[in-house]
Amino acid sequence: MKSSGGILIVATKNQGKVREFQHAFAPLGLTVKSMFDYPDLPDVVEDGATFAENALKKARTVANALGFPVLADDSGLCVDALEGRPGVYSARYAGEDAGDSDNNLKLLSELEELKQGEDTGQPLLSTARFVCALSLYDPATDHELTAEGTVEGWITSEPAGGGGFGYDPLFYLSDYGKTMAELTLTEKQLISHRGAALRLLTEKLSSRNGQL
Ligand SMILES: O=c1nc[nH]c2c1ncn2[C@H]1C[C@H](O)[C@@H](COP(=O)(O)OP(=O)(O)OP(=O)(O)O)O1
Ligand SMILES: [Mg+2]
Repeated sequence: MKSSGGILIVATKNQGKVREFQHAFAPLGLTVKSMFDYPDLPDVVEDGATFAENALKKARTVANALGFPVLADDSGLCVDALEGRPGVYSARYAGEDAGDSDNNLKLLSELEELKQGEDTGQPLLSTARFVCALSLYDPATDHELTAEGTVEGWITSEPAGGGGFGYDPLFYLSDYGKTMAELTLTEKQLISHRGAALRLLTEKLSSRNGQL
């Protein structure tokens, strides 16, 4: 595989993801670059039906534009009481230009509405899972490798924690008695959907002797 020389390009415009990938790859001596470092890249329309389709589309579009292998992440939150929504629409749940806090507010209001005013005094509103699909694509060979990871938890009506990004303050991990936003980067990597997907991708790559 043509190497970009100690640099790993991740096709993302999400600073929270960039931080997590930097933390994961720094011990391997890799510097992570993102779409913020390449301002002229084309926008990727995330219109796939699955996380894996979207991850591959992001990796392929950016890799073809740059001429280097690229990693991409498509991820989201699937809430059982909402029959799996917002799913692949997680980033634009509250609208095209929605930010994390808009999306979190919309999630809480939709779940509170489902309870139809009944107050159970119970902060845990629904079971849920985070899903992450990672795709690595090499434009020189047209080869790709995709891996998916998940983590199970609960949506809490009591947001907590200042770490992480996205829905992390609302994602309660009952085994830890904390939300995802209360974990350090190292702890999050150990249990998160992204950490699980990264470990699987690394295993797949090493079983192919590093050959994509
Ligand atoms: O670990 C996570 N902790 C909390 N929330 C998370 C996580 N992982 C994904 N999420 C949420 C954020 C966003 O609402 C959506 C991802 O959408 P997704 O399109 O993959 O990412 P994005 O648009 O923010 O950046 P980009 O597409 O440039 O990589 O799921
Ligand atoms: Mg996106």
